[in-house]
Amino acid sequence: MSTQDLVLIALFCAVIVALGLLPPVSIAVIPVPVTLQTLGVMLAGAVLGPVRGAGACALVVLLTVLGLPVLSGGRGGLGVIPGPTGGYLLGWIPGAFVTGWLVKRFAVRAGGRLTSLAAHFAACLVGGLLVVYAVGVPWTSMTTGLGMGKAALGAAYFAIGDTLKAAVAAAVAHHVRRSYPIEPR
Ligand SMILES: O=C(O)CCCC[C@@H]1SC[C@@H]2NC(=O)N[C@@H]21
Repeated sequence: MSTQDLVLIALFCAVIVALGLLPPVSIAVIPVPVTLQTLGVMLAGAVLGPVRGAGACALVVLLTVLGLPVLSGGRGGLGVIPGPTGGYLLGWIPGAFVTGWLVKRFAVRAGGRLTSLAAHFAACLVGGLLVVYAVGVPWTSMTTGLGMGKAALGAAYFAIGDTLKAAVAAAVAHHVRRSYPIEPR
């Protein structure tokens, strides 16, 4: 891993934390907020690729468990993990990894110069929604005692906003890559 890799990981960790400055929005169904931080998770995977994207998210998780107020609403601490949002937070790591892997495999050719917007969008949907929800939904169900149906209904609420975030992340990654080819790694 190079110094540039570490700088990019730290930069996208900072982007995710900065997006947490926007206040979380509560939904009625489950005690998990809508947050813009998922946009940063998809951006990290789509722009940086699997290893560095997952690294940026892992750094956010590390700062969280160390007690720093890096999550939306200024939250942090080890207690987040066994709580209702803990699965979603941990799911950001494989979510960014899968987003980046799909971008690397299907969206980018010729060292980053040829890139597909549609493939970036599909990668963000699969990694940023499906993978994150696959960890988050059962975790919320187990930690709250709510049934899987209710936990999944919460995710259905998130899916509307997260699809828009996937579109934004895909457009940004696609355009960044055209003007400044970063090979996904
Ligand atoms: O702040 C936390 O403790 C983690 C928040 C997790 C929020 C999840 S991530 C996927 C889904 N989309 C959202 O906007 N919110 C939830």
